[in-house]
Amino acid sequence: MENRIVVGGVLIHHGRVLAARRSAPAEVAGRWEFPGGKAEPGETQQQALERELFEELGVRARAVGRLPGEWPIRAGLVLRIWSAELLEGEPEPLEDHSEVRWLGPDELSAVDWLEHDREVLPEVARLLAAG
Ligand SMILES: Nc1nc2c([nH]c(=O)n2[C@H]2C[C@H](O)[C@@H](COP(=O)(O)OP(=O)(O)OP(=O)(O)O)O2)c(=O)[nH]1
Repeated sequence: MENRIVVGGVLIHHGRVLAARRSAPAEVAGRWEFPGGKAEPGETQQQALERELFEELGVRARAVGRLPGEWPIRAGLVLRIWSAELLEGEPEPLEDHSEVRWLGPDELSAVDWLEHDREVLPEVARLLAAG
């Protein structure tokens, strides 16, 4: 069976990146991630990310480009990370998260990231530095 893809979004706005604190399931609750979710059959990764960011945070965003890397989450599920830009709205933890925070370049290590997400931080720092 083909792997199902989870798309996480490095949402950047005014030089900061959005971190979201998961509220469920129990094994990851309280940890911070790049918000996103599973791509539905027939959906591109960009469409999946834009849909998930609207459902979970209430914002309109545009997926910009995929970051290098791919991380197995569990059998049949792999995580890919995309950068995204905020088009409209202020992110709120509507679904799946208990809190959201904008982090500047000096704050990237200030939250307890999920392991895979932590590996992406050097690339996120480069994106923030590049403006
Ligand atoms: N969204 C997201 N999930 C991540 C990240 N890093 C990471 O290990 N995960 C894991 C946590 C979850 O087990 C899984 C993603 O599931 P999800 O709950 O976000 O997906 P979803 O919104 O489509 O969920 P559902 O509709 O199936 O309930 O991937 C990340 O940066 N973003």
